[in-house]
Amino acid sequence: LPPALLEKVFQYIDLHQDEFVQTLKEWVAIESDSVQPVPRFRQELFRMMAVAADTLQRLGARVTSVDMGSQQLPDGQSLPIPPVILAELGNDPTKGTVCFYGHLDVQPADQGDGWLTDPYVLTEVDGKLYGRGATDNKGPVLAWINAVSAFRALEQDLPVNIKFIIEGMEEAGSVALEELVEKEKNRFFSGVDYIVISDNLWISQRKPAITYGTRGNSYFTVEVKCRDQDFHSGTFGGILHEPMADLVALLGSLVDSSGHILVPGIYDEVALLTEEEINTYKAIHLDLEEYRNSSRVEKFLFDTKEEILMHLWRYPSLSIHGIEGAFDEPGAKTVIPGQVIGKFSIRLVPHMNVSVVEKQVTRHLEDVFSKRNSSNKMVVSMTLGLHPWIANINDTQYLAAKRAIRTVFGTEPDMIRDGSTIPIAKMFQEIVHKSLVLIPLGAVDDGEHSQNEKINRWNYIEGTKLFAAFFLEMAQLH
Ligand SMILES: NCCCC(=O)N[C@@H](Cc1c[nH]cn1)C(=O)O
Ligand SMILES: [Zn+2]
Ligand SMILES: [Zn+2]
Repeated sequence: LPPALLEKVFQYIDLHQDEFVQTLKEWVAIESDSVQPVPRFRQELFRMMAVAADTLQRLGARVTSVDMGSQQLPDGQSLPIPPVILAELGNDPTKGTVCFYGHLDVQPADQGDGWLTDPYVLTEVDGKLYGRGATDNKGPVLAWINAVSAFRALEQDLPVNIKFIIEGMEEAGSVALEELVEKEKNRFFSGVDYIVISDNLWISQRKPAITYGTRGNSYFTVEVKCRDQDFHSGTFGGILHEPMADLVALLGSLVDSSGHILVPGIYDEVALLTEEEINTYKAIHLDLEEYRNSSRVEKFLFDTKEEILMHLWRYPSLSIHGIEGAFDEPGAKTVIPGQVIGKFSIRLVPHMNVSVVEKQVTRHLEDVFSKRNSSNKMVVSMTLGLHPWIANINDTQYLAAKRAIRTVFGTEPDMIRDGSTIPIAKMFQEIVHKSLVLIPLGAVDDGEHSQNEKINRWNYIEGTKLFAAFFLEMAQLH
């Protein structure tokens, strides 16, 4: 490494940190909510993408804003999809090319829901920068841009060619992104050597991490219908096969009280556990008591760190999310819902297969339902099938990320997986066939999707340095 150059870059980042925070403040102020399908937020999303495109252009990047067409909503309306930004900085054939994926849309946020500050006004309290999107994902996207801008401002050649793919619909399921990745496979992505995503968190407040796997997700609805109108339970209670009773039995048949999934065959393809793998969980520092207390949970299903990590990362889990059509208001309404839809999902792990899981779940629910001799109609649908992703941690960029973390934080990273799903990870692996690494910047308590989301100033600024050091390491190792 050229330590003198890195030293200069780090100094630049320290000196300009207030400007970096100010830009984050300007980006957080844009209410780029992709989840609520209303014209006002769509306009904000378009504004967000235009601001980002302009920032990248001013850095000297060649920027294309790809028109993504429109989104059909269930009520028949349609809304425009914000453009995806494809940007390129440098195309020196002697250098490696690293592509960064990020998103600039955010989850909904309303101050009335328990935010202590206005979610769209980045507010610093004790080194914590509170605001919607601060950690998910505007802060990390800006950290990458800040790192590039430091090299630019110091008139230093970028150590690697850089590409960006930045979208505005991630929180709504990355609408139409897969088609774009497929279309650009032999164009934009053809010169890419490595892909980096920074859209998850460490499992600690202070210790950095590298993520090498995520779970997938199969999302199901199970509809039970008697008729398309509710009943009075005094007039019909006692003579009906009640849809809600059927549905509760169906949902109750899915998982036992120890978290074991009861769908026959579901564990058949789960990767076998080796001693070597157990050791990777042992190496991770996780204070279970602190984790439990900060989660405000009385007791988890498992008592050891290793079991907890394995059940979050390398075993499937089944969660029941809700029931459409159920009476869920305060008060004592004496209703029998005529039609209900249960929603649940299974987090998938290597080597489970989405279509096999779909068949197993459907067969199981049909079995349970037929034993009830109900006259109602049941329809099972898998509405989302997202594959799990796992990487080879011996790839060059894992080594580069580890070395960069040592330089900036003076420690070894936790090598972690993520229990949630980053759909684009598997898409990149399957479609683009390039090595992908997840380098999270945010701390475990950042509260993505939650009230009072934040990124620590320290994580944001040291994260910017981490990306700068990563560019140099990649240049050396490529
Ligand atoms: N830490 C990154 C989390 C990203 C995230 O929340 N992803 C969603 C994606 C998804 C899965 N099923 C439906 N959407 C998640 O719930 O894992
Ligand atoms: Zn995100
Ligand atoms: Zn998110």
